[in-house]
Amino acid sequence: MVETLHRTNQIAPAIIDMSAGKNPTLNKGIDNSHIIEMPEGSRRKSRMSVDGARIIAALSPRITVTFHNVSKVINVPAKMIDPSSKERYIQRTLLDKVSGQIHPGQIVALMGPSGSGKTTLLNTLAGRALNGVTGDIWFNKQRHEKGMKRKLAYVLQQDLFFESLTVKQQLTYTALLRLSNHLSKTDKIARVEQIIDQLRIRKCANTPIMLISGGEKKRVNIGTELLSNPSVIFLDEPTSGLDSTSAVALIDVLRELSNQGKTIITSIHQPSSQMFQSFDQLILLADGKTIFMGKPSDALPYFATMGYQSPPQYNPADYVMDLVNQDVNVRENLKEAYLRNRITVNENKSISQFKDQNPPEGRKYLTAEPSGNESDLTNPDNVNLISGKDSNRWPIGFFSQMLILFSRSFRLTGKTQFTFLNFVQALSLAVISGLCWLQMDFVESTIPDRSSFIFFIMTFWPFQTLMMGILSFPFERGVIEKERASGSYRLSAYFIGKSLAEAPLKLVLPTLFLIIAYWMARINNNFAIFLAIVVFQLLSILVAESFGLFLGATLRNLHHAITAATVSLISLMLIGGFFIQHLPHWLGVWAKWLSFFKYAYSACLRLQFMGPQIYRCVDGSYVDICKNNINGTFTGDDALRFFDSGIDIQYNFLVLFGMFIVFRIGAYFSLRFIKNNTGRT
Ligand SMILES: Nc1ncnc2c1ncn2[C@@H]1O[C@H](COP(=O)(O)OP(=O)(O)OP(=O)(O)O)[C@@H](O)[C@H]1O
Repeated sequence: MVETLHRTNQIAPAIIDMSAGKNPTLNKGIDNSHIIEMPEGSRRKSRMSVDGARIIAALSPRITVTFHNVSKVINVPAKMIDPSSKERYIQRTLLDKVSGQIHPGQIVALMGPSGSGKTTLLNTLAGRALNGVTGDIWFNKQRHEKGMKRKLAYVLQQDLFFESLTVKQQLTYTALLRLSNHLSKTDKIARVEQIIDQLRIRKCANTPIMLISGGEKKRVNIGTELLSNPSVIFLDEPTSGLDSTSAVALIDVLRELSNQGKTIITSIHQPSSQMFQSFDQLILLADGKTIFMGKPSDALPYFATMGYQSPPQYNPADYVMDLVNQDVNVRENLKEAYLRNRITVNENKSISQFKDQNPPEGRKYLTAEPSGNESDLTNPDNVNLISGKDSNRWPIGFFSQMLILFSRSFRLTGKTQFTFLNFVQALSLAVISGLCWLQMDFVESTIPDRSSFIFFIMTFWPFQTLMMGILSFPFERGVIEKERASGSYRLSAYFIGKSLAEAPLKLVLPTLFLIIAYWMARINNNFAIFLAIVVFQLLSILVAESFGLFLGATLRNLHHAITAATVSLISLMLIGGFFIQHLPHWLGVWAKWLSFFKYAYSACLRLQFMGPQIYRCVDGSYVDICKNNINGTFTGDDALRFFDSGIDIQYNFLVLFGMFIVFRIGAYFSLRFIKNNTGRT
């Protein structure tokens, strides 16, 4: 087994690498599957089949990242920079001809003042936000392609998760989604166990993420990205917000990973002296330009050649940051000095041959930049990075994605829907409503009250669900975008899975409410009519939710979405004719038919007066037939004439159903095509 792994020349998965020096024990497990046992030292035995271990290992060839003259220029709306500007756009250079080479086994630190371009460089190297980017980036000898996504992990600065999931649930869902179906489910779970051990998060494995510490959260964030055993790991300020002990522990984890042959590049703020020295290479940026690239221990001697001497006993990282944070002139000096001093790989070879020819003094402290020639590119593992199985854009098929995302949404929605407070709210409102309309007699005077009961139930729950629908995507978007950026699943699989999982759960409380309130109020004794009213109530809730999802997905600013919802809800109620019987003709002709409240309300009004129920006349105020016959009776049809509504129940159902579909599809397309308008790189 060990031989096989060596022959494939891939980085072994954590379980095997962790055993470096101690041979992993090969076991024949239950069910005839070959199992590797974790070596001593891990708190729990993780078991993965030999085939599984081989597949995981093959996911991670050693990769050298080479970038040459990478620049990024964007057009910023001129008014954002200068409100009095007459121009439409101003060009802004975020990266200016940055070059470098990072080898497997190295941890490279990216430092620089805030706004110097660290995140932009990380994004660019990781193949994200490539608009306005020029220059060359190679992974071994290949350029970035979509199929390469899973070889590159990106640990974002924010730890974005569904925080009500436990650590293990988070990792398991990710493993099921991101690991290909060539691995069995058992192996995927075994991989989760490995990562839990490797990142030392066993103690919080069953704790909801919202309750774990910042350092643990960061490790879960890294663990999530490590599940697919990537070759290159980009990290954006992984230590920010951590205390020094957690930060050191995190860097130790990164060192373990680099020892496994992974290529690591991380931006970092204010590392301790010890941490600073532990990096293999330092790239220092200022205003999008390189001002130093070399060993961290060479940074101070390099700046000293220009007369910038660090005081003794000073943390070199702090000194370097103080230097680049000084006034513009110092930064300009440093930028020019780097241009004078920098060398390419080729020049470096000739310099070493002619050491005496007096090159600029700082040169010897710098790491050579690649020149952009083919000869600069190294390919330690001569494998095609997007060949064979990996060339599939998605790790698992559409239906598997949908089922997993369905299960996750079901779990998450269940947790938010079925809270004690939500039950208290639904039940108490049901009882209060029931008491208000308690046991109405079937008499003429209750006709307005019966209609207002229908109005109440057809507005209260749709209002509430619409507002929840608006919040749905804004809260999930960050996590979804992160997961999609690493090529985990199709948006359509997420959308369908979420819709199928959430809809039934969101209907439970309204149904409970209606069962109580309806029978307390005694709307119509016919059970079939009750069921039909329930169907319309639930359909109107689904339409409202779809409308909310549509607004939330289209207007990416939450305040805008809530304002739009309030305006449209009130308008739809006004033009639905609930408050005004006689709308101006030009408005009434078409506008009232836009109101989805109108369809559900009209249909339920019709339903409630259907059936053989006989009503008693009182004073003839509402029903014509009672005008001169106060002791007589009338039917539901006579009552309906009071509302002047020519209603076709099936038609109303179809229109509502159509609205449900149209708003859902609209929400999907908005989610798919409306990009983040913050324009962040
Ligand atoms: N879409 C954009 N429009 C305008 N400016 C942008 C855009 N994206 C990035 N920038 C600017 O580019 C510069 C580099 O940003 P970047 O986030 O890469 O810096 P950074 O070094 O990572 O900063 P920090 O350490 O604060 O995270 C900043 O000045 C930022 O304001």
